[in-house]
Amino acid sequence: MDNHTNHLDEEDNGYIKIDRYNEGKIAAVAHHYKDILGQLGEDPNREGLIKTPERVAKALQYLTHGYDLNPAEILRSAMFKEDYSQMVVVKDIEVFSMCEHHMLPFFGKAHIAYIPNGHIVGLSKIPRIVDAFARRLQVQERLTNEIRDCIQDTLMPAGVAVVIECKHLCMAMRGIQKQNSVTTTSAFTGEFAKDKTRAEFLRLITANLH
Ligand SMILES: Nc1nc2c(ncn2[C@@H]2O[C@H](COP(=O)(O)OP(=O)(O)OP(=O)(O)O)[C@@H](O)[C@H]2O)c(=O)[nH]1
Ligand SMILES: [Zn+2]
Repeated sequence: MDNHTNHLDEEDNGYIKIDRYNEGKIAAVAHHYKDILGQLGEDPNREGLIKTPERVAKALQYLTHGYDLNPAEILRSAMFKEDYSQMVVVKDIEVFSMCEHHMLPFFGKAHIAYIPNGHIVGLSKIPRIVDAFARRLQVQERLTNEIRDCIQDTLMPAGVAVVIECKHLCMAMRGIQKQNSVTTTSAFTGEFAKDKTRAEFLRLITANLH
């Protein structure tokens, strides 16, 4: 966090106000993008492109704003002592991230479960930490492990399960150009090492209960 403290205003509970842009950084990134437009054979001064470098800079800052979030702090801000020890599953959480190799989007869904061990967490905090890790330059495997580790190390539940399924635009609109391939990654701790517990989680995320 230290090298980002000037980036955006931080609040006490790990959140930042993402509507406030760091003007110095936006100007610097925009300057490079004006150059890039020229390198791509465009006229950066034509009407439609005048504001494009600044728009791209703001978009990129938004798409990577996870660097300015503290996911563990987000979880800690809503942990409650509770005597509930059944699996809690939050499924179909939208994921939007950017692959670190091509800086192209990958997107899909995350399904997350934990088994409480004295504490539960505010439900909205699970998708919040997904965003905090996804809104960075990522690979899907690391994203999966970071979410698992954050929940395990902060909430210290009896087990955590994370399954993420995503389409990668770097595989769809360029390169191998496969439009329909979906990549699934998973990470488990504790109780989810047991076949029976893991099977229940997989059944719950594939069941059509609603
Ligand atoms: N494991 C993993 N690989 C990813 C992810 N996102 C993109 N990639 C891959 O990163 C790899 C980078 O490989 P390189 O050979 O260096 O890059 P490239 O020449 O652009 O490769 P192609 O995409 O095959 O054209 C590619 O195989 C991508 O499909 C991810 O989240 N996880
Ligand atoms: Zn890629």
